Amino acid sequence: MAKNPLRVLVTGAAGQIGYAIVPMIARGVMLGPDQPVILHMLDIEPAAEALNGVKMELIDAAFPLLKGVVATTDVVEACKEVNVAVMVGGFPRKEGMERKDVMTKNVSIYKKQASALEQHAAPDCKVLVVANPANTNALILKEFAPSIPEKNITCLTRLDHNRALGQISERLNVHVSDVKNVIIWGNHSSTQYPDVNHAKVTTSSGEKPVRELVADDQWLNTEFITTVQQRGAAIIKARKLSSALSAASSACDHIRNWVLGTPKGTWVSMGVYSDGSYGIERGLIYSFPVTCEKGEWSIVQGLKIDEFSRAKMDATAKELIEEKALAYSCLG
Ligand SMILES: NC(=O)C1=CN([C@@H]2O[C@H](COP(=O)(O)OP(=O)(O)OC[C@H]3O[C@@H](n4cnc5c(N)ncnc54)[C@H](O)[C@@H]3O)[C@@H](O)[C@H]2O)C=CC1
Ligand SMILES: O=C([O-])CC(=O)C(=O)O
Repeated sequence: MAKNPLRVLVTGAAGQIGYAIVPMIARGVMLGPDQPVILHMLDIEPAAEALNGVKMELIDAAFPLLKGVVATTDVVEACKEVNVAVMVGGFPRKEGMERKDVMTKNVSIYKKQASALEQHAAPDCKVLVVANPANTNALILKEFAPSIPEKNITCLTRLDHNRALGQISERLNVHVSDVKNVIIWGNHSSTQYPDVNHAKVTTSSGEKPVRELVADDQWLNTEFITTVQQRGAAIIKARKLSSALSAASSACDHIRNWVLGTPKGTWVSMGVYSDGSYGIERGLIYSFPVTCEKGEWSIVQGLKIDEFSRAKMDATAKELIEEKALAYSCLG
């Protein structure tokens, strides 16, 4: 029997990531090839005409799974009964800026949109915050939408996770789908810690640790980490615009794994509400390794953390604590 359509909200839908992600959602990349969708697209008044242009293109593309399109500048109409909310709306950073430099503009958006989601979205709506500073925007959204379960509010660090897989695959000259279980700890910022200590590569003679195959701890502990941490900035420098194709694709990966599950033996990185696991202060939105089953994520427990990792995990937690204070000072 055909499934009922799910309503997917994309805020900032007239922007770059919006333009890349809506066709992916309409093609089933986010929720599966048998899941019909109704797209809700929100943007602000100055972008209303462009948003309508995106709606026209969605109609013209005649996607079989797309059962309806709502294109609006009204946040209440946009949030109505949505099952999934991908929060992209906001301002991207430019060359030379850190992601927290867009804090003032963006956190106030997330405070406002929190109540619209709380009041109008489906009760079990899954929320993914993409706009920067992603962890702190998600935290503000969570704190100003207290009735949305904390398990339902996440932020995107899957792009960093995928970047780390990509770097290992390039280095070892293996296919990216044969690399798994890297971890992004912490903030989606230049303090994030991409950790390969538990990562594996599938080879013709079984799974092998990434550290053993790379056999260059110096590279793994320095250049690999900074390349992943700085990849967003490198894309901005090259494109003069921030990552959009890869951000859209990773956002689809995040929601697909959350809703449909992670493959057995594989984890992914998600920015989630910390329950104190690995000694990370409760109540931060922090990126952890997670597995997903039946629409719920769980933090992977029991991984051995060495001194090098501990220091890096704590440094990125410290930045999140500072960002939280800064966000509240911006909100006044
Ligand atoms: N977490 C991650 O991995 C990544 C996050 N980002 C972030 O995603 C965000 C969007 O990036 P782009 O699409 O490149 O930017 P963009 O500027 O092309 O699009 C953003 C859209 O948001 C709209 N917008 C602004 N205020 C809004 C509001 N109150 N409600 C609804 N829409 C609103 C703008 O009109 C614009 O159309 C930025 O904050 C960027 O830094 C970008 C790449 C990766
Ligand atoms: O770097 C930026 O500002 C955009 C972003 O978050 C990323 O590409 O990771």
